[in-house]
Amino acid sequence: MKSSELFETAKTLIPGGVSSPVRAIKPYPFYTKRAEGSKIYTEDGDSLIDCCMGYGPLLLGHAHPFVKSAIKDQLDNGWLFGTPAEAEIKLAKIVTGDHPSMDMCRFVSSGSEATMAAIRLARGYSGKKDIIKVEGGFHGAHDGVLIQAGSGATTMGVPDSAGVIPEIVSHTAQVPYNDIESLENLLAKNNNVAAFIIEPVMGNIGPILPEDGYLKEVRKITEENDVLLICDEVICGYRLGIGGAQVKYDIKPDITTLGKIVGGGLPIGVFGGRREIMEMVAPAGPVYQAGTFSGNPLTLASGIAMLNYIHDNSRLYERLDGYTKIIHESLPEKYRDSFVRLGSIFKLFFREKPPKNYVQAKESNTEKYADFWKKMLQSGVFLPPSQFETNFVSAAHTEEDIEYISGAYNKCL
Ligand SMILES: Cc1ncc(COP(=O)(O)O)c(C=O)c1O
Ligand SMILES: NCC(=O)CCC(=O)O
Repeated sequence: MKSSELFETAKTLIPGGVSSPVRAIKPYPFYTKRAEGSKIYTEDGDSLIDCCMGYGPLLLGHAHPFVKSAIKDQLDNGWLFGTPAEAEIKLAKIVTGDHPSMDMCRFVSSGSEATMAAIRLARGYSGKKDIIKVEGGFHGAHDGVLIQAGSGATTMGVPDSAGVIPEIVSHTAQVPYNDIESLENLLAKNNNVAAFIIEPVMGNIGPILPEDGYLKEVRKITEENDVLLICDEVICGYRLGIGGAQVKYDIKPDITTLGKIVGGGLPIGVFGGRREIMEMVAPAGPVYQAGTFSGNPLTLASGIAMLNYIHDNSRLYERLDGYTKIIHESLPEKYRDSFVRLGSIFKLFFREKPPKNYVQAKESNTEKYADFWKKMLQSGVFLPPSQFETNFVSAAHTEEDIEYISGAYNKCL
């Protein structure tokens, strides 16, 4: 069946016809039949070079043979035990080994679950009630962080969701990204702050990079004010390199959240940190956290394969950085200044300069982006449909793909 027909039926069964709002492309989304390497093959018979990559997890591309083989091997041994399995120790060893700030970690099934648990843990550990987040930061779709939230919430115009009780978000304060003074001022007025949660490199209002020294200042100020620092590295983790943003920018958060790449493409979330904090988590301590599918064997197998592959082929990060450099340098000159890239992440903003924060990101011309996005799709390149989502390249992209993507940017701009 064609995508348009599938969507007509989907709308009668699933709200908005989609399982996540970011997929709601107008007039209808294309339906994917199969995906392999850098390509998506649609129900309409099209083949597309994918720069969305499952919104980030697919660092090695779709259906990577090494990860696939690990998943297949696990399938033969069962895919849900409801008991501990050795694989979770193996994955925990890799993840904690790669992040000097993490002595221990716990596996959950999504990034949302990870940040929800991390915030509860920060409150349980500190005995304080409030949290601070960054305007436009997206930490998943749970109540305490759905305030000026990025990603689909901003794209759809619902950054403050209906159904979230005001009393809950009254405990969530906000500061602009790249603005130390606002953070200092807020902390000077409030000594009931349990944690500051931040995407070290903003990824859900398009990529926005930290200004020089910003993250180190954030670490210093939070420490001085006895506020836990939660680095939400759901996108950055293993995307910016092994150890994510915290290793790249040399900061040591108290708690880290991970997801996406760590599961090799299967559902995962991770939260971890210093031993004394993590030992507050049930059953070791009084902060309750649980999940039927947490640490499920299929995800563990896929995650271990993914991370082992990355360790054995860590030069892939240089190759991917080279890819986004090629795309950047091949742009028509007038667009080069508003193109942001860091390693394998990139985005062209439809404004004069790269934004520094949420207010500036929202000044981008989203109508122009939508028009450009459509032309790119017609040219055979699938970018995330929103100005406010990050584009990704993967290790499965070939030099020919990158040449093609660069050509398409030039043609469509
Ligand atoms: C920084 C960040 N945190 C948390 C999440 C939530 O992760 P998930 O979609 O796996 O629940 C996302 C992405 O969706 C994210 O980008
Ligand atoms: N950057 C936002 C996401 O990755 C979330 C995807 C989704 O909500 O489907």
